[in-house]
Amino acid sequence: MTVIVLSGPIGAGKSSLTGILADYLGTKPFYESVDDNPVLPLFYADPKKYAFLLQVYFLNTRFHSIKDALTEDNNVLDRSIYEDALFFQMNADIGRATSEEVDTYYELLHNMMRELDNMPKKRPDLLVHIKVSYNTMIKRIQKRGRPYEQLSYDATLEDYYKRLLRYYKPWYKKYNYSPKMVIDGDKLDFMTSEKDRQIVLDQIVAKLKEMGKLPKDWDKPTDVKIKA
Ligand SMILES: Nc1ncnc2c1ncn2[C@@H]1O[C@H](COP(=O)(O)OP(=O)(O)OP(=O)(O)O)[C@@H](O)[C@H]1O
Ligand SMILES: Nc1nc(=O)c2ncn([C@H]3C[C@H](O)[C@@H](CO)O3)c2[nH]1
Repeated sequence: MTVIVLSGPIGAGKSSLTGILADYLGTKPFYESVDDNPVLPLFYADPKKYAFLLQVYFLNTRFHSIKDALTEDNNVLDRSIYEDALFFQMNADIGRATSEEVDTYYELLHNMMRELDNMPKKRPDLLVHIKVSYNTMIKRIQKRGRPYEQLSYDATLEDYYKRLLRYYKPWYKKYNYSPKMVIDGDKLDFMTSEKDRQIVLDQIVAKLKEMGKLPKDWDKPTDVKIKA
């Protein structure tokens, strides 16, 4: 069983690349709960009130995905559980959680992490991190068009997004649950450029081969059509 997780800030392209990669490798994609998430719009409308609830919601749905993913042979997940604390810590640092909520959240997270340690697959095999600049992130957020994520909805989101990018740097550096690699999301437009998409896929396949997770002579099955 091979488990690949994607990481990266909001709008970096994780869901898009999850679909492309799963298609290419012939595995199953697992997506973060966003459009069916009833707490996300509440959070963006009143972050202080809903930060804790949103975090618990994400932790719960992510835990479900991880358990479902473990029933499949190979799979790709569009965000790692290891990023949850990054979001929560950032929100706590800007005063959106009480000390009781912080304590409860971390206790719950550690409890869940211990559960993961008892599962047949304790860690992902590879983390693929999509790195983007602030400008790219904003362009993608606009392109996708979720109303509550737009700067026109709440001007303070500019600070929130810039802060998020700052938190991601040390997070990626410290991440050591599995081998990891970075995709340059500013340079590689894997949604509209076929050439860029192939470059990204080649980089990931090369890494999987280097790790022994794909045979050295593995080639894309001929009947696979890469969808953007
Ligand atoms: N490399 C890319 N080049 C061009 N457009 C991209 C690229 N990656 C993503 N996009 C576009 O940017 C938008 C956001 O992408 P996507 O939803 O995959 O991001 P995400 O990282 O999953 O975001 P979130 O963290 O909010 O779930 C989409 O409209 C997608 O088509
Ligand atoms: N506060 C908060 N904590 C999380 O753990 C978390 N994970 C994702 N998100 C937000 C970012 C995008 O708007 C949207 C899709 O990724 O959901 C989060 N927000």
